[in-house]
Amino acid sequence: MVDAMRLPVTVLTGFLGSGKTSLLNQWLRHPQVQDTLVIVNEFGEVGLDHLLVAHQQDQPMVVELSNGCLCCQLRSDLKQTLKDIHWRFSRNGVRQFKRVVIETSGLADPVPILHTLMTDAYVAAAYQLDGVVTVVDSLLGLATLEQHPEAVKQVQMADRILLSKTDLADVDSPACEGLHAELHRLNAMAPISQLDTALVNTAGLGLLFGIGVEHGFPHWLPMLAAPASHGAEVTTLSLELQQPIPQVDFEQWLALLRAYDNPGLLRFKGIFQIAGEQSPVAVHRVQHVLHTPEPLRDWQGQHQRSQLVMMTQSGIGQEESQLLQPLARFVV
Ligand SMILES: Nc1nc2c(ncn2[C@@H]2O[C@H](COP(=O)(O)OP(=O)(O)OP(=O)(O)O)[C@@H](O)[C@H]2O)c(=O)[nH]1
Repeated sequence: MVDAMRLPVTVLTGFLGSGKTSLLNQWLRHPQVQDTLVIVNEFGEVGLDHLLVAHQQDQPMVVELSNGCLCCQLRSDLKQTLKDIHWRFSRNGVRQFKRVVIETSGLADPVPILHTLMTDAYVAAAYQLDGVVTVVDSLLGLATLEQHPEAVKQVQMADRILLSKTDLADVDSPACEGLHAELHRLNAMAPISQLDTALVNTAGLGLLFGIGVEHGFPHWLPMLAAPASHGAEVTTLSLELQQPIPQVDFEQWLALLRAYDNPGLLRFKGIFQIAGEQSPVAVHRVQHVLHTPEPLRDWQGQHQRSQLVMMTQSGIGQEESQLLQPLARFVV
């Protein structure tokens, strides 16, 4: 039975660059879910996801929690946010949202987040956990599970597993079959769905919402007692460019980013201001894969400056500096 007094919360997780924000953006376009408030958490000092989510909606309800993981440094911030949003997002005393999605950072352990939702007296009285949805990259998922314990935990805690980037991977290949087997080994309880575009529609909304896990006995309940676990240290570097970049310099630098072969680079994301262009362009590299740059609709009221975030496992050394060097003249 749904408790109408408590707002449903979906925890959307998945490793760095797996496709959480892209998925959310597609679903938030549906009229049925426009009354969703999104809390986005980013590991780096500067968060870009609130801009990437917001650019899809006319009246975005997005709260950004950056510079740490919700599972450790920002736990009390999450509690406070869940308390504040009731009045922050009210108009004439009427709350403007009916459900909440928490998009975790790609490095988050979902356990402490669930702990906060289910054990803090105020939070548990006002919210009910709808379910944990974990996005797994079809192309990089298997290697990521081998190398990153955070990704394993995210899969183990899932009530639903959604496979992204099925357009980039051969879903019948042994690698994809291996990924399916590994996901099943780690979590036999969570149904696995391939996220082709057919599912990201109204019928597919049930993959993200209405899971109702708290009304049953979540298979991960015994794991709530486990301490938060992070794998290897990750260094983040954020950069803001003061000057717009001419198209030709942008293309040249993109070629450098495409060719860069340091496996220590886990994630790069940037929103670029191109000289002479009104709208920004988003650039994503996930491990060694550079995705096609995406033009965004607008700047959502933000100052129009390029912002970049880089996450590495090898620190920021000479190689990383060389990669960023061509952008240096646009910093001042
Ligand atoms: N071709 C293709 N690209 C995708 C798909 N899903 C996501 N991407 C691309 O993958 C890149 C990363 O996607 P995001 O949605 O930013 O991933 P994320 O999980 O939110 O990333 P973090 O917040 O850094 O953890 C972007 O360039 C997306 O356009 C997909 O199904 N197919």
